[in-house]
Formats: sequence, C-alpha cells, structure tokens
Amino acid sequence: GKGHSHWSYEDLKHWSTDYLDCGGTKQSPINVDTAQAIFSPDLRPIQISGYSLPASEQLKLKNNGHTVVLELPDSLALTGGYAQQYRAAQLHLHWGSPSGPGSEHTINGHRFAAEIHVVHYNTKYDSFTEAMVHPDGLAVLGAFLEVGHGENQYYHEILKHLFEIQEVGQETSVPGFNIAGLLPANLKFYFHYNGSLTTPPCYQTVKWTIFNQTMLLSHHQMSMLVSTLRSPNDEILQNNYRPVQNLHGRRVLASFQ
Ligand SMILES: NS(=O)(=O)c1c(F)c(F)c(SCCc2ccc(C(=O)O)cc2)c(F)c1NC1CCCCCCC1
Ligand SMILES: [Zn+2]
Repeated sequence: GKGHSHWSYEDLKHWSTDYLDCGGTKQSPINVDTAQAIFSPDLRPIQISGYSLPASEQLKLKNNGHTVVLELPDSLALTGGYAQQYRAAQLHLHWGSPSGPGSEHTINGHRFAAEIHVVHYNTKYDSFTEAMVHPDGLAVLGAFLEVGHGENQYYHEILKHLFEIQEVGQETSVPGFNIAGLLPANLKFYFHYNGSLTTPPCYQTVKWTIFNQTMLLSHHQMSMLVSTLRSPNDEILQNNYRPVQNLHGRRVLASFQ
C-alpha cells in the first residue's frame, strides 16, 4: 500500500529499519567526484522520443507530500544511451529552501539549487511495479536547476500550477507540452552510474544519468518552487533531498572528458 508516505527527510535513520534496501551498498544520491569519473567514449548520446506532447493531452500534476509529480504517458521513450528501451512513468523535482540549495546529487561537493528526475521503466517488464524490483528495471534522467536571468518557459508549464496543489494529495491537470524542454538541449554530456530510488523503498534498480548541463530558471520561478507546496505536517515542503550515499566501490562513468 502507500506505506511509504509515513517516512520523512527528518528521520532518515529509520529508513533502513523500515525498508531494508535503504541500508544497501548501491544507494543514491551520490557525490560525483569528477576527477574519479571514468571517461567512457562508448557512452552514446541519450536519445528521447515522443517527448513533445500536444496541448490536447492532459497530464496529472500531484502534490504527493514529498514532491510534485507529473505523470507521463508511456509514449515517451528512452531510445538511445541505454542498452535497452525504457518508457517514461513520471517526473518530479527535489529542491531546497530560500536559504539553501536542494539538489540530491552533488558535483565535487557542490549542491545545486534543485534537481529534476524523469523516471523510466524497462519495457521488457509488463509494468512499472514489476520493473522496479529488477536491477535493469529503472532509468532516471537527472538534471540540475539553477537561478539564471530569464524565465524558463518549459518549467513555467509546471510551476504556474503549483498554487492549485498546495495541499498534500491535491492534483490538477496540465496540458501537454514539450517535456524535452525540461532537460538540457545537449544530451551528450552526462555521468552514469548504478544506484537506487532516493526514497523508500530505495530499490537498487536504477541506472542513473546525470546531465552535465544545468537548466536555468528565473529567481521568481525558483522561489515559487521552494515556497508553494505543503508537506504532510502542513509546513512548507522544502529540502526534500536525501543526503549523498557512500559509493561502496562503485565507479561513475562520464560520457565526456
Ligand atoms: N528520486 S525518486 O525517483 O526515488 C523519488 C523520490 F525521491 C520521491 F521522494 C518520490 S515521492 C515519495 C514516494 C511516493 C509517495 C507517495 C506517492 C503517492 O501518494 O502517489 C507516490 C510516491 C518519488 F515518487 C520518487 N520516484 C518514484 C519512487 C517511489 C516509488 C515508485 C514510483 C515512481 C518513482
Ligand atoms: Zn527523485
């Protein structure tokens, strides 16, 4: 059932007692030490297809108490950069607060303002639920968000609806748009490693791609993100990121030098 809704980012130590995998040796997020990353020229550019959705397609946007989730049709596909084909399930965000950053992954110890995750499942499994328990079951594309000068029109398609779902459990519908606009234009430069869901049940079944290029939002857009949604204890939902986890000998690959 929805048992995972009783955990919080405040009592992280209980995660591994309630969910065994949360105490595993292939956990996410991680810090990427770029000097230790292994340049792998065989890592192909990530290729996505079907990401441009017509406005007639209505997508569900939900405050699930831990983040804002945009459900995605499985017509969105990951067709390059991975050995197998994956289809989209949902995307969601992690962020900090007005006083600090909230990305989940860090680069050389640097935490970015926020991070988007586009969650996909391997099409060789019949469903997402089936896929998420297999080591090659999930693929998550991650990109960092920072404050830049202009407004980001693609992120605006999501952020302009946040006020409609301030309370936990609330959902609204968002007209389709080009989801690819939420990711960097250049999908060639990324880090790649095997890890996990960063939330209970922490299944170690995610092949992570973290793009090197950062997305830019306006200051106003970032402040909407960090100050609109409420959490289960009716406080503002902030700092919804898990601390970085030990690599336990895992190698991080880089598609670029
Ligand atoms: N970074 S991540 O991908 O691990 C991740 C998080 F860090 C997340 F924090 C979340 S949200 C927390 C999990 C959750 C809670 C409630 C509901 C609901 O009421 O519908 C749904 C999910 C979250 F949804 C996800 N992604 C989910 C992992 C949870 C279980 C499978 C659902 C799709 C991927
Ligand atoms: Zn996430």
